[in-house]
Amino acid sequence: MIDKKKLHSTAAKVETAVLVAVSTQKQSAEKTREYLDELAFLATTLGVETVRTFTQNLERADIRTYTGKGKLDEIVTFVTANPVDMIIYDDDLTPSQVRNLEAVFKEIKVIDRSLLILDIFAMRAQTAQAKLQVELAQYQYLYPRLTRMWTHLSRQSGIGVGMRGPGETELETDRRIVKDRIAFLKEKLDKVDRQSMTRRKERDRLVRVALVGYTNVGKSTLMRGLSKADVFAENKLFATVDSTVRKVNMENIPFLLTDTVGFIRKLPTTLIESFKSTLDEVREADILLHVVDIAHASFEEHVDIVNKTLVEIGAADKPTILVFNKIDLYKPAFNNEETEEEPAATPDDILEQLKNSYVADKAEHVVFISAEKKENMDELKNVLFSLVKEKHFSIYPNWLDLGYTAVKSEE
Ligand SMILES: Nc1nc2c(ncn2[C@@H]2O[C@H](COP(=O)(O)OP(=O)(O)OP(=O)(O)O)[C@@H](O)[C@H]2O)c(=O)[nH]1
Ligand SMILES: [Mg+2]
Repeated sequence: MIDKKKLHSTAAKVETAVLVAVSTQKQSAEKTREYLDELAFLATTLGVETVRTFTQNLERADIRTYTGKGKLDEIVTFVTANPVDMIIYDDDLTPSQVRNLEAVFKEIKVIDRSLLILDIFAMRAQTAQAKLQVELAQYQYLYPRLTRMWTHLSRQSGIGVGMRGPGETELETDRRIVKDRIAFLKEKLDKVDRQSMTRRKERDRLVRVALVGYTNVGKSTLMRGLSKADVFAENKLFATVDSTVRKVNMENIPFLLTDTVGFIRKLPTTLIESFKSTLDEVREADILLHVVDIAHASFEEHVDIVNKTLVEIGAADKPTILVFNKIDLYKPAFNNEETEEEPAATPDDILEQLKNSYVADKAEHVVFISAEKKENMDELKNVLFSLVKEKHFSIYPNWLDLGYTAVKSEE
């Protein structure tokens, strides 16, 4: 049982959390640790400090309380002695798990992965369209979970994680009103979507290149490097939630470059659905720049997740340049350095192997760069430009006849 007297006001102080995950037959303990690091990073993005993590090995997550009873007691003991603002679970909880855990944790917020991501999107959304999309996703998430969780959140004062988004008055309402709100938002979004579709159609038919990739890999940094656009880049997850489109000229051939929202493991499906129109920029692109953070321990898994998400949104099978970024931070693992043995491979060998590995299967070209340190940008530009040019001339076979770049060599 939690002693409520020990819970004090959280206003104007950093919120704190404990994180909880289970390792299962499908998810190794090592993976779980990595996922918890990512979850802590997501929490940091919202200004929430992680004070402790709990993990448990189970065949599968417990259907009633996610962890088993013993681990749950352990968490309760901890949060009784060290009050925190919230417990964050690294998976999505079912409505009944939420109910059960709330009964145990009382005033401490019970947050799952989707709710955390939705909150970050709510914080980041800038345009009217992105705001509508996030709100719709929040209501769709909320609908099957209209439980005490929400009424008890709405009783707490101030803004905090799990509080942004649907306002307090809506939280007091019933399912019917939420349903009406969903219908209303869908209609409004439809209208905005139609406008942006018209806008896209009215744009010149230029070649379109979209930056895609896992969150925080350096898409916005690369966008800046390629287009001089002033886009926001930050070492936080989901720095970009809206799409930014810029017209870029390379050797007098113009094309459109789009920076868009990053992908993540278990991106809430309601978010993918609501962001369909933002992701149209990706779906309608002619060429993809798939950016990968090569210095991240799980970069191979990130590539898989991005490829799967591309299939899901109907944007797979486009000419793709796989851009391994942050090469300045990359330190390939070598054989034991203390032995006299020759290293099995040099860094160049390792990159060459990577080029030929399954990770690069879907890509036509592979380049290694540092967007931040501007390393090897020329190679990327050359590869990109050759693809852009090819596509451009397939749209405008007579481009040179129009007198744009025609430089005739002397006879
Ligand atoms: N060392 C190093 N850091 C980089 C490089 N490219 C980007 N970064 C850093 O990585 C962080 C994330 O960069 P962003 O450009 O915001 O990444 P993003 O893919 O747009 O991220 P989201 O919008 O959150 O999906 C920032 O702190 C950048 O400064 C690089 O080549 N080397
Ligand atoms: Mg970005």
